[in-house]
Amino acid sequence: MIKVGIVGGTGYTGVELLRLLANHPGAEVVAVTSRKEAGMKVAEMFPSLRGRVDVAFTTPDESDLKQCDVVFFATPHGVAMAQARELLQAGVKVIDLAADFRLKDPELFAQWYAMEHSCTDLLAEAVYGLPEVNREAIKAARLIGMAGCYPTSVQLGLLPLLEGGKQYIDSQTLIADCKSGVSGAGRKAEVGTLFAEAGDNFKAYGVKGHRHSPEIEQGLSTIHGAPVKLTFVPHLTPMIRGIHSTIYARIQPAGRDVDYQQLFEQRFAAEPFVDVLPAGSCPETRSVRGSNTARIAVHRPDNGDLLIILVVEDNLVKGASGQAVQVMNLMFGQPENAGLDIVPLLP
Ligand SMILES: NC(=O)C1=CN([C@@H]2O[C@H](COP(=O)(O)OP(=O)(O)OC[C@H]3O[C@@H](n4cnc5c(N)ncnc54)[C@H](OP(=O)(O)O)[C@@H]3O)[C@@H](O)[C@H]2O)C=CC1
Ligand SMILES: CC(=O)N[C@@H](CCC(=O)OP(=O)(O)O)C(=O)O
Repeated sequence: MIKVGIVGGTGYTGVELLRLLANHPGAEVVAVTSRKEAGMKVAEMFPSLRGRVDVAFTTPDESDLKQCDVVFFATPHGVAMAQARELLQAGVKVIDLAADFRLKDPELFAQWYAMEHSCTDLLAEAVYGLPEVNREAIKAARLIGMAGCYPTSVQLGLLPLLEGGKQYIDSQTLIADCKSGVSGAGRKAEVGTLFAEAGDNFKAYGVKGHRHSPEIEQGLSTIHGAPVKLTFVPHLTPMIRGIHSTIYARIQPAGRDVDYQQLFEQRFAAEPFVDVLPAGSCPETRSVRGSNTARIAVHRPDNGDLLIILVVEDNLVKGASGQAVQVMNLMFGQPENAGLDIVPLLP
């Protein structure tokens, strides 16, 4: 059994890890932390876990965490980088759901996250947690910076078009128009995610710049092997879970004769958590609710020069905790879908 610790067990991604791991045949949660709720039984706070999770929240004390084989940080940015080194030295693998180990350039991190990076020597070692891109490196890693929620959807949508230096599309004029449910903002109280503010409403945010832009560009540039430029505009929608990304790409001369439906189907045929829909489809966020699957459709209106890629995922599952469990499975030689064989919830 893999002994698991979760720092930040009262947040949305933390409780989603608890839900998924409760069904995992090869992992057992032995430590869950919360500074505010230390001492309270997990199932008292989350009755959906009664009979499934029998531990209490503890303070984020390293002595408990050092007993684990792996520790997930489901915490705000900046927490994991303060504790990662000690845990790694104790032989514990670390999976950070925040952004501490995503950006390779510490100056870029300081610019977008308004804090200095306190653990720059570990940045080179950290592996980016996106299995469809980095599966082999993840298997060998001891420190993972999980891909962000929007970045997962955008990188999956563009992967078949850019990887290996393909010149099918213009890599300098990409546009990702993305929408997220309010759970993407976390469980803490904020006016913008109050029911009366976010319900029956729809708005863009971060148009001047969002911290996911440098992450997506870094990821896509690595995939492509050359710098990629992308305009990213996130929106808040009155849903609880779900991300819908609409991605626009201009076809280049080298891409005029490509069968894009076939390209996407072939690229993802062996991927357990990416489903390419039949030609002409429009994926719905509710078709992935609660599951680790991303569904993708690729459109080329009037056989013209514009490609439109639609990607849906559950931000808390493929966009966060489910993908983190997928990564843990790879790191510990478990079946990749262990604990993740979930039929999405309808309605
Ligand atoms: N929500 C989403 O869709 C996604 C979130 N993420 C990332 O995952 C991380 C967690 O997000 P989310 O679950 O939404 O956040 P929440 O705000 O819902 O939860 C944060 C958790 O962290 C704990 N915490 C806060 N500060 C500290 C600290 N200094 N030290 C230790 N624990 C702390 C909180 O508990 P307590 O204060 O009691 O200790 C709480 O359990 C974030 O970095 C986020 O960017 C990534 C992908 C998607
Ligand atoms: C709706 C909403 O507010 N979404 C968050 C992104 C979700 C998140 O927590 O970001 P990471 O994936 O980088 O961890 C935001 O835009 O800041």
